[in-house]
Amino acid sequence: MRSETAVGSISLDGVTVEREGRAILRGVSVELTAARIAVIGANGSGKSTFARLLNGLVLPDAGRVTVHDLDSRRDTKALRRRVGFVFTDPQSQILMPTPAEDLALSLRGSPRTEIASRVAGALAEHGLTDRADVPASDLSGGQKQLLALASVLITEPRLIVADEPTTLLDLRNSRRVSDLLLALPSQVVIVTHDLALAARCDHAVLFDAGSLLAAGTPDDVIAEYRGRCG
Ligand SMILES: Nc1ncnc2c1ncn2[C@@H]1O[C@H](COP(=O)(O)OP(=O)(O)OP(=O)(O)O)[C@@H](O)[C@H]1O
Repeated sequence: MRSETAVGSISLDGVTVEREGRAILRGVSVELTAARIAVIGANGSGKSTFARLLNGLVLPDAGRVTVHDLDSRRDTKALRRRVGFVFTDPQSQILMPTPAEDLALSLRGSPRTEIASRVAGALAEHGLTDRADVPASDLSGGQKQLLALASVLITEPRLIVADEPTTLLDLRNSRRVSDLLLALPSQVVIVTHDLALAARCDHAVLFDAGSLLAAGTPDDVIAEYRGRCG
C-alpha cells in the first residue's frame, strides 16, 4: 500500500523555450498538484524539455516555472537539490567506478555506518547486490538504468522527475521500476511512451509539437493521444 505523498504544486505560466531560433515549447501554462503525473506525446513533442524545466536544467526564455514554491530562475540551486532527476541515458548519471561507490557518493556527508546500510538496502531493492563492486562500465544497459534510478531515490527527494525510466529495461525490470516509482512517498513526474505506465498515474499531460494539448485523467488524455495518432 502506498504511503501518503507530500505533494507540492508544479506551475508553468506562459512558458516558452527557444532553441536555434524556434520555439520548442510554446506558451505552456499548467498547474499540477497530483502525486503521480505522466507526461506523454510523440517523439520531439517537448516532453524532455518540459521535464528539464522542473529542476532548472532548462530555464524558460519567456514565462515562469514554479516548483514547490521555488522559482526556477531565482532559486535554481535550491530547485536542483529539491528535485531528483533520472535521465534517459543512465551513463551521464553514473559518476563512480562501481555501483556501491556511486550510491555512496549520493549520500556523502552522512555517517559512514548509515551510508553502508542504505547502500546495501538500495542495491538489494534494485537487484544489484551481486553487481555492487564490479566496474560500472561492465553493467548492462538496464542495470545502469537501475543504478541511475537508485542513486536518485537513495537521496529521498521530495519530487522525482524520471525521463523515460523504463526504456532500456526488460519486462520484469520495467514492471519493477514502474511499481517502485508509483509507490514512492515522493511526488513523481514520469515522461514515458509506456501508456500502461501512464494509465497507472493519477494525472497525465499530453504534448504535441511544443504545445500542451491536454491535461487530465490518464484515461482521457491517453484517449486524446490515441485519437490523434489515428
Ligand atoms: N538543445 C537543443 N537544441 C536544439 N533543439 C533542441 C534542443 N533540445 C531539444 N531540441 C528539439 O526540441 C524538440 C523537443 O525535444 P524534446 O527532447 O523535448 O522532445 P521529446 O518529446 O522528449 O522527444 P522524445 O520522445 O523523442 O524523447 C525536438 O525537436 C528537439 O530536436
